[in-house]
Amino acid sequence: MVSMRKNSTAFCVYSSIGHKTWIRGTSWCSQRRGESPARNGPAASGAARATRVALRSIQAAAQAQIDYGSVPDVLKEILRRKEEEVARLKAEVAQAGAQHPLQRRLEAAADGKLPQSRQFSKAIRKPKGSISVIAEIKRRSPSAGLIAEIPDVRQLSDLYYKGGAAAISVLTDAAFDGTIEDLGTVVKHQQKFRGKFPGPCPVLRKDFIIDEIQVAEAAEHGAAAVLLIVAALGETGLRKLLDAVHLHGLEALVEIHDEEELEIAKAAGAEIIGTNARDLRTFQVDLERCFQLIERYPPQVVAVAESGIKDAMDAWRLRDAGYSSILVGETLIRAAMGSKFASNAYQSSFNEAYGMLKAFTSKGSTKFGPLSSTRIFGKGEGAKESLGYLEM
Ligand SMILES: O=P(O)(O)OC[C@@H](O)[C@@H](O)c1c[nH]c2ccccc12
Repeated sequence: MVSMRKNSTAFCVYSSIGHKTWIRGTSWCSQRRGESPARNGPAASGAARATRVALRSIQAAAQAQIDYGSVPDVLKEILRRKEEEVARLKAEVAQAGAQHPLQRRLEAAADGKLPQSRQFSKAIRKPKGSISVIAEIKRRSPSAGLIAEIPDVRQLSDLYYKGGAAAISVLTDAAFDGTIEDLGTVVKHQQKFRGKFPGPCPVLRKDFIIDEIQVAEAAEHGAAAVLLIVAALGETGLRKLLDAVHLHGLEALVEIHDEEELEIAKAAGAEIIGTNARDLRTFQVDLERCFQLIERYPPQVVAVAESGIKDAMDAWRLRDAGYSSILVGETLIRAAMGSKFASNAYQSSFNEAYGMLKAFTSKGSTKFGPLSSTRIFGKGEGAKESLGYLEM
């Protein structure tokens, strides 16, 4: 909770955990005041709380219609916490030595013993004129707060598979209420589609990767790919981690947000590049960025558009602009989990997300505008009949 009070010269924003932020015109500063009561779970560290506070400040700024240009850098807060997490994981592995599965994996990777998988890029690459969906499992969004609890990630991953998602992205970071166990659960559950067509969805670890140990952890839990964020890594960091990703037999979705970052990704030899429409420093979304940056993509790269995709019209416009794939989180989660009128926990609400996935990948034309929007797909009784699913 954030409460706001106004005095004669400035707004004062109080977060429920003792942070105070003064907003004067468009400039503001944040101040931490002691520690808040501990919470259980992975999000309980002081740094995780600091991230939440920075994020709440952004939400407060949105309510107060404040210039986002001056908000604190959320990405930096998250990366500070990541460094702590990585240090903890490394200490744990060092202590256990050769017994630890990650230690064994690190050694096998160093010896060049791990086979290279192309599952992820194979699944999401599409010829011109069609588009694939990487459907995301995300409980919380920094800009929107809680999206949905998602008590059972297996059920949601079934829906994504049945709706025709090419791959699944699992947020494993604490600020998004995700865990590495969520990823392992989804990977295992998807194995039930082995031998079917299509086979199990390859799974992307969506996190803030800054060290090889996190890549090893992703591989250990069965991920096919990891996200590497250029804004977090810079050129040297990106090159180093791309090498690590390949040594561990995985692929990388390299995320960029502007031309400079795209140049870095290209020069480092990234094979899958995602333009994130959301600025990770401020969490503002501008889908137009995706349309501008695709012009500068090299032709052989798998092009992914990430964030802020709301309906089939967005998907089709991105497809027509040349994207191979779209990464969609919030829109699908709300459609899947959001219905108050669901007769049971999943039934009717799941139809809407299922219909959306079908609509995103259908050959709809942008010319027919809102008439062809997702809203007429996947809603109500008729949806099931008109969008019957053929199992082969
Ligand atoms: O929920 P959305 O707006 O559809 O966005 C999904 C995905 O692009 C977003 O979760 C994301 C893209 N890059 C990230 C990096 C870290 C955390 C999250 C992300």
